[in-house]
Amino acid sequence: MSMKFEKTSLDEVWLIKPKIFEDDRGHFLESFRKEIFKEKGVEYEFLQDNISTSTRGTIRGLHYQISPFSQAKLVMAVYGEILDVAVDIRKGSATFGQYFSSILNDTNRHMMLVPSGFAHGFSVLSEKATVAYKCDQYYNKESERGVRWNDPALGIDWKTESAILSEKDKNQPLLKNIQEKDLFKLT
Ligand SMILES: Cc1cn([C@H]2C[C@H](O)[C@@H](COP(=O)(O)OP(=O)(O)O[C@H]3O[C@@H](C)C(=O)[C@@H](O)[C@H]3O)O2)c(=O)[nH]c1=O
Repeated sequence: MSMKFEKTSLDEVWLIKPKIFEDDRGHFLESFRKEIFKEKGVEYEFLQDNISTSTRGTIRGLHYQISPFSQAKLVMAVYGEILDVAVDIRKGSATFGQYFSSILNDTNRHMMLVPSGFAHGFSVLSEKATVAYKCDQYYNKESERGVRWNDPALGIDWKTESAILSEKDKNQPLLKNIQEKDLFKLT
């Protein structure tokens, strides 16, 4: 098995730990293998790959797209270190409003699978970090939504002293002010 799938405190959010092969040159790993994800019942057809680079103290998020452009994301830090965060925003879920966070870096090579129904964000803990993620739906500007990174109802510990944010992210709504039509429903 070239990667280990670990359940998290949030149903459907997975922490994936690839097998790392080290030698004198450095290391090698398989970062995605469709058949292994399928064995775990995690079947996505990824349509878009994204890369962003950010400086220490940057927080990107919390972001999601609403239906029919909702996205599952497979996230990894190809360079540097981030705290990756997923928040359950599925109305009717036992863990609605709860978050799971984990450190992803270029040494542990851990990945987070953030399914549709969750808002996603990360903070940058190293001088610079390059994050790459696969998405199973295309970017659609009109479907973009967000939740405020420092919403007290979420109480996320971003493990950073500063918060470098986009203008958009400074003004995201609190979870309690988001209309039901702009969230997900657990059926
Ligand atoms: C996300 C995205 C942005 N863009 C453009 C829009 C904008 O001009 C520029 C920067 O976009 P943003 O400020 O939204 O980038 P960013 O804040 O990095 O947004 C990303 O944050 C992380 C946490 C996620 O989970 C992603 O899904 C995505 O929302 O790139 C695309 O063309 N395609 C895309 O898929």
